[in-house]
Amino acid sequence: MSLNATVSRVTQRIEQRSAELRTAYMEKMRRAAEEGPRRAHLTCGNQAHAFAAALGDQDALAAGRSPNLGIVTSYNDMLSAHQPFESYPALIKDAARAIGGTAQVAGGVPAMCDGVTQGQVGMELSLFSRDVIALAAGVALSHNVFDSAVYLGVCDKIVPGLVIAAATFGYIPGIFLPAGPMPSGLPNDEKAKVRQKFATGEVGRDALMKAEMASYHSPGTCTFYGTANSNQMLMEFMGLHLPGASFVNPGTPLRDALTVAGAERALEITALGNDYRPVCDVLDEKAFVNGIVGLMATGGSTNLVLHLPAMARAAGIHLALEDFDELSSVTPLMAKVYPNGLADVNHFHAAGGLGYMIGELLDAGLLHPDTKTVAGDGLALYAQEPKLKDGRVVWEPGSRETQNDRILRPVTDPFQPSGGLAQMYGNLGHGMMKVSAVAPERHVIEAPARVFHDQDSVKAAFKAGEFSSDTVVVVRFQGPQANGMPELHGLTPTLAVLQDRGLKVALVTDGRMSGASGKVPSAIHISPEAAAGGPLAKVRDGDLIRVDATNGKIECLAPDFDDRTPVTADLTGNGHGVGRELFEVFRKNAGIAATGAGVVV
Ligand SMILES: O=C(O)C(=O)C[C@H](O)[C@H](O)COP(=O)(O)O
Ligand code: SF4
Repeated sequence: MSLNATVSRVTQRIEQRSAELRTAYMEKMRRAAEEGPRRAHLTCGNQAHAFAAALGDQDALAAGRSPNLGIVTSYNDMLSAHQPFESYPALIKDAARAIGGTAQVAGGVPAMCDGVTQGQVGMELSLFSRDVIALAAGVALSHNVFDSAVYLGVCDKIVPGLVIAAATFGYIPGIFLPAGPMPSGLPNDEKAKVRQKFATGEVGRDALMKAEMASYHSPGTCTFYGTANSNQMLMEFMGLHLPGASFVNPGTPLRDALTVAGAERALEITALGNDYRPVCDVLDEKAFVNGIVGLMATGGSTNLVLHLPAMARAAGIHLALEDFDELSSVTPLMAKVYPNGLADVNHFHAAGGLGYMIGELLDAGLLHPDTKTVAGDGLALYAQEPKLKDGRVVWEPGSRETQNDRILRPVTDPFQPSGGLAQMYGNLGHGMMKVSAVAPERHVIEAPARVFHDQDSVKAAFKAGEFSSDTVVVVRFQGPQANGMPELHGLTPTLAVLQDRGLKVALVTDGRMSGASGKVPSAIHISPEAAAGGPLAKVRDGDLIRVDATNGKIECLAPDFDDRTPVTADLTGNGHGVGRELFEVFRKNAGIAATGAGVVV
């Protein structure tokens, strides 16, 4: 099937829009690559410092003839998804030595667990942590002794931050190594029901704690299709993982074999070999378009609409929201994974997973087939799946039939004809909604506004029984400049209870939601934000608000709305506590949500 006309047109528009930035970026990468192997430019003293602790590898490193692999790791015990990385460096070093190379941990990057900080003050550092991760990875790679790198990261801001760094150091090859999802526990929808019962007082904290720990119960990525697992999808559609690496559970022989294979492949594709694959060649316009198609086809996280523009700019590419809109309009929703459905990513993987989807979308002409990936040339490689043979990974053709059509469907018979994310525009600015997780009859909500300046006030109003009729809950001053644009996912149980009571409810905010948020229609990322004088700051209690994801509109219907003066809020309280003091420079310099709310890119 020839390439879809819209996919082709959007790609050409991105290439034209990015021509100047991309040309300058690629020239920088070419010059850096021309300088040759990194270590050759360091003094003996520099090198001796770099190799001093590398007992057993010092001679090989000093000889400079074999490739040296930099490991950038986001290991910590806070994220269940990153805890498995504790054992990776030793595995990678042994794999490197076994093929005549070397590997060193270049440095670590911070990783915030949005589940630990959800609803807490710490969440106000979350989005900015993406850029901190890019900076920290830059510090690691600036030692300049590496011929390629492996990036150990999975979760929400970590993969985007690492991709920003990998693109900045795009003259060296890079492979992303995942940890894989934890085995399935208490189903996500059952956990959500217990939360709603806790919100109404039907169950106590002990029952809630039991449900939460039955859902999040061991090392590995949480099993809902949120931002972390959307990142994994992205790494396959964009060719930065090995094929089928995303959803193999941690602590299994295949998982370890994939880590070894990733290290070996990273050492094969350096400039010292004959298959040089620098990140700058992998992360081109076609790769980003393929990533956006994957986001829409899987009903992925709204957070990637923030992260992808920032990641792309680091690679010299300008993405615009219209690109997301138009690719969504031609991309069928093929997967139903929580919060879009009842299945989790383990079930999705068993039903055929990403390999099945990539094969289907390639055959339908909805993906660029001719991309350069870390595994080789052509995205068709990612329609394969990894198998374990004699302790090594071999790739075999993936399933070309869905194994469960309640989870995964063919392009010809999708769950929805278009993608999972809808953009909205109007006198309230620009926003978006994850329509794949919201019942179609709730894609258009018109109701009077109740205006709040923080999520706890919404919960207090709920507890006081103040919500007794259809309501659009406006939570403003939650944008990047106000308080770092936290996720307001903690409101989901409260608003879901109101919805289940039969009320028409919607959330409108300049903040974010989690990729795990669903069910309640939420118009998020409203830009420009209230703290920058954006139109949300003009909304008053009682104003009629229309949220229309079907026609892409977000409006306040108050007749005098345009003539109003935006209100301001005292945001000084956001400047201290739980490290917020350190992030004033981020709040002052953050870009707008529509371009990724970046600080470093
Ligand atoms: O996918 C994302 O964007 C997320 O941020 C997921 C968060 O980690 C949630 O907070 C975890 O889900 P809950 O246990 O419902 O809080
Ligand atoms: S998926 Fe979210 S909650 Fe789970 S480990 Fe990652 S950041 Fe934490």
